[in-house]
Amino acid sequence: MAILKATKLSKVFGGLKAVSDFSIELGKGELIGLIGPNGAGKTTAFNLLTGVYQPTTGEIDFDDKSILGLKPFQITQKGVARTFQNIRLFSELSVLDNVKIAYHFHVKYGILESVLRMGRYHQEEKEIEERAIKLLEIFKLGDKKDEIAKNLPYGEQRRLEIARALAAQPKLLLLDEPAAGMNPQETQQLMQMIKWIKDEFDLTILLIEHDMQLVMNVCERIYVLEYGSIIAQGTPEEIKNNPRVIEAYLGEEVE
Ligand SMILES: Nc1ncnc2c1ncn2[C@@H]1O[C@H](COP(=O)(O)OP(=O)(O)OP(=O)(O)O)[C@@H](O)[C@H]1O
Repeated sequence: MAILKATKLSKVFGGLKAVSDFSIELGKGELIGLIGPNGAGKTTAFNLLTGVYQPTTGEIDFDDKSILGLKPFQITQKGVARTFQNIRLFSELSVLDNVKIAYHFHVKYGILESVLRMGRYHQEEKEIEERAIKLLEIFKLGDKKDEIAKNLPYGEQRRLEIARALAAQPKLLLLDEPAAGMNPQETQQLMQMIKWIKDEFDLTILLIEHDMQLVMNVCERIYVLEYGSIIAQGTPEEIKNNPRVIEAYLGEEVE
């Protein structure tokens, strides 16, 4: 059963069609890759699915209900969380507070309140802190909880961004180049974590990634974008052997 279904989405910026005729269907529990050359429209597609941009045309259903026209925070509340290509943490706050804020957002009391701890929700506060620490431990950031987010090495900031996205308790997680800037060992660890959290938290995951080896190893299905349109979809094996994909994008990278 599909958790997310986007049908014939397009997005025009001025005269440029960044995304056109973009249709995608994500089954519950799938781990799916979205690949394509630079400028193919991958991030724009994420921005459409998460309400950052409104599509020029098309439909988006999440859990069988239209989410068209909803604001990003409303889509997050419905169960779609994401990370960004350029990391967007609360850079001056501690690692722990970055995750706690996302929990507070989910349980709908104010960000300011959560940061300043003025709330009357002491019990919830304690529970949220425990849950946030557990999440940080999963992402091997438990011993960094009191550090200021901006002082973490790049790879750890990326992991923190995923931990924060998970704190919103999503059903669908969209990851925009989660391994960008990581070394091969960090990337390998991250991919194991992504697989693990998918099962542990009962998630569906769609990820944009340039590292082809990684996409092929980790994803069950792959969509390929070129010039804003899906030119192929299938299993890693099918994508590897798809002549149109090889011509458009992959060349010898998948050999
Ligand atoms: N806000 C915007 N205004 C105008 N043009 C935009 C905007 N956002 C994206 N574009 C254009 O839309 C096209 C698709 O961009 P997008 O960032 O979605 O590609 P991408 O596949 O994510 O690329 P990359 O792999 O380099 O991140 C590009 O030509 C880009 O310049």
